[in-house]
Amino acid sequence: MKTLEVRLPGKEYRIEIGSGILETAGETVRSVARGKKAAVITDSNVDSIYGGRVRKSLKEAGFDCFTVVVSPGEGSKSMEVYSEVCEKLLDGGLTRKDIIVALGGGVVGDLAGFAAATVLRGVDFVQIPTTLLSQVDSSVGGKVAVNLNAGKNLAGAFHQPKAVVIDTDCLDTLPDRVFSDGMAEVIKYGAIEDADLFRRLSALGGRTGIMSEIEDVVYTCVDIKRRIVEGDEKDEGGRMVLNFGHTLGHAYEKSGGYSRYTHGEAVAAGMVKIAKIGEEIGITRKGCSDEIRDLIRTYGLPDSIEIGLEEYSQAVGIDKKAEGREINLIFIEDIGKAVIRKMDTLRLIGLIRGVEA
Ligand SMILES: NC(=O)c1ccc[n+]([C@@H]2O[C@H](COP(=O)([O-])OP(=O)(O)OC[C@H]3O[C@@H](n4cnc5c(N)ncnc54)[C@H](O)[C@@H]3O)[C@@H](O)[C@H]2O)c1
Ligand SMILES: O=C(O)C(=O)C[C@@H](O)[C@H](O)[C@H](O)COP(=O)(O)O
Ligand SMILES: [Zn+2]
Repeated sequence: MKTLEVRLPGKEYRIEIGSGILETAGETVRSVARGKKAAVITDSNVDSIYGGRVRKSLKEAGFDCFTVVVSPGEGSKSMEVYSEVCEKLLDGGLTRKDIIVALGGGVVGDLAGFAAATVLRGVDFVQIPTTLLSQVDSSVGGKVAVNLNAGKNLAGAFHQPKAVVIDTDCLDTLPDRVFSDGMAEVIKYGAIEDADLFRRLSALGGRTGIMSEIEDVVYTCVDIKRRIVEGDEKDEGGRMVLNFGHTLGHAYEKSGGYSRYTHGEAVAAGMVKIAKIGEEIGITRKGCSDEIRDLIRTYGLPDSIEIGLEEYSQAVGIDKKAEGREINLIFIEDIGKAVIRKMDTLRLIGLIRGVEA
């Protein structure tokens, strides 16, 4: 097992990465819990495969536990489901000293984390991520949220978990499409921060290759995120680089009603487009967008998604990185080197039109 420590003053936590560590998750939760009760929040797919194992481990560690199950999919990241989850947590007798366990992918982690941040004005939670995307990205860093009609992740909080338990064996049961989603964020880390990782992903060539080095790939990504989050927990500066491809990606997700394209697919197409724009205006080395596109294709992700300029405009307007008429955009200068640049939103829309022409 590999471990990492997120050092945020007063909110430090440990991340465990290993094979088969779901079996001892209860002990890890016990080591950070203050109360006797644990509420597991999960979705029905994950519950049927891993729920029993996690509950057994929690019970062996002395917890009195109950489970709140939501429907799988992005639709559960909504105010309606959030409200139902909070009611069920209270029906189950959750008190402020108890702990929530988020067992599932990024949807469950974001939803359960937002419930943890707000129910009873905040209770502790532990992340047990079961998708590649949630293992390399969403379980770490404390961004928790649900979507609003206006856009993606627009009601949320920063609420750090007390621990993260990453059992890479969970990846064996992922459908290919869900595995690919996670690869979009893995490729993002290479593109923004780690050219060696980017080249390694290219050499590994697909799911089988990645799985042969999975502990190390997950560790590398989580370590990058840990470092960035430690430098800027609340997304006021350096953390924004983790949003590479996301401004346009969130527009694609919204335009598809949060069901046509997954987060990973939308981010993949968003990274290619913003890299092309970067090349157009001389920020990004020519050729980077082709390199990202090739890697994205290798991992079965779409390299472009077509939507209207009006849809881009709406999404850009409500982006959390916007400041008045300007938006902070994440570009890369080269593979492995991200930069943040302010741009007038109208100019961005003009550039999107330009690269599409
Ligand atoms: N908070 C953050 O920092 C952050 C970072 C990146 C993405 N996200 C969010 O994460 C969400 C996407 O997460 P995701 O890609 O994990 O999708 P997801 O949570 O919807 O999971 C995808 C599917 O895989 C199933 N599943 C989960 N684990 C499984 C397993 N081990 N075996 C078989 N099936 C399994 C789920 O039931 C679901 O049907 C988006 O809402 C995105 O906005 C958040
Ligand atoms: O942790 C971060 O910071 C990220 O930006 C990670 C992203 O991969 C993730 O999709 C995040 O939820 C996006 O956040 P948002 O602030 O753009 O909603
Ligand atoms: Zn993301």
